Amino acid sequence: MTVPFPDFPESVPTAPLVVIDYNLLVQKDPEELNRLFKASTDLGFFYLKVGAQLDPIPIFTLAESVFGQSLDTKMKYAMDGKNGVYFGYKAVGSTYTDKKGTPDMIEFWNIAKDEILMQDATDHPKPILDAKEVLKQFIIKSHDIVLVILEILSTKLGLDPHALPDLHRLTHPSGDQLRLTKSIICPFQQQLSPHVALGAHTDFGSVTILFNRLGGLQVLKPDGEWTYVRPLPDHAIVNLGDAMVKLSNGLLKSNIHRVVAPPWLSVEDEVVDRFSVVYFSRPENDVHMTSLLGHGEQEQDADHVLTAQEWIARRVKNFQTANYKDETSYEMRKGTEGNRDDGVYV
Ligand SMILES: O=C(O)CCC(=O)C(=O)O
Ligand SMILES: [Fe+2]
Repeated sequence: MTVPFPDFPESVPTAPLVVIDYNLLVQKDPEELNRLFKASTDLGFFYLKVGAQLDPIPIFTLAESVFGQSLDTKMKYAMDGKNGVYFGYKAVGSTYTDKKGTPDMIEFWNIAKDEILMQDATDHPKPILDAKEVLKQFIIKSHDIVLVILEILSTKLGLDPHALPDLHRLTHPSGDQLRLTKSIICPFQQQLSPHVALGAHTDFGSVTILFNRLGGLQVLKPDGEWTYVRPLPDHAIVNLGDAMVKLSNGLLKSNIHRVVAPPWLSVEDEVVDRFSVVYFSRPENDVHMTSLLGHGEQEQDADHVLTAQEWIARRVKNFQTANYKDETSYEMRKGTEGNRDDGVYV
């Protein structure tokens, strides 16, 4: 697929994310390691220059055929989000984007790392089964990158270098998933205020590696302003999730973000299909979501510390349109961003 990277209008401010070079991280370049730690404790979002080492193009191509199946076929694989299950197909509108319970405008397909790597992955539609080897290679490489980042973060936090990697072993059961997303962006929707495809959220897990081509991802700056993240060729957009906040007792940051219409879209444009390819790493299922640095919740109330698996299920349930009751539902779906002022939420 040859989707170009569109030009963003000069007038649109974009997030000044730090660019980290993956090769320099592998070489343990001291300056690059410092820059990674600063980005992780600052906004929790950065670009990672990966070049051909992690090529999302075959996965974008797969996403087209996966979402091109009939809705009936896709619904055969519908995830049971109401009960906290987060693998399989998520139809448009099944989660909500704001306090009022407005439905999302995005489809997902969450593919479990464990199924692709460790078992005969039979419970998938043909396009996914046919691409199993490509998926496997992409997942393994993404996970490698995550482990490199986690080792650096462990060291910088003053922990054993293996402390975080040991909670994210490739072959141990976890909620890790490769997510394909598709949203249909219509020009007129841009004029709504604003068209929100995926509502404001923090990621649940550890390190997220994201590729999108068209833009539309926004991060919430500390001053409460939303700012677009411009996709760059050869670069992934990487962000940290709530598990990193919990495990580091708040030193590492998991920022609020959302997906809206890309800023370059004008009313004359045709409707566009927006795809993204996202690898979510999460702590192994039985890891407790509490600080490795001491002074965490565990010391205060060990019985109430959730495992990573419980944390994901709780958050997934609270995001479902089917579980939405009123504004208090929106409060309950929050992750570690709860310490922010209420005013900044959409
Ligand atoms: O599609 C994107 O650009 C971001 C998707 C995202 O934030 C998510 O799936 O958690
Ligand atoms: Fe996200």
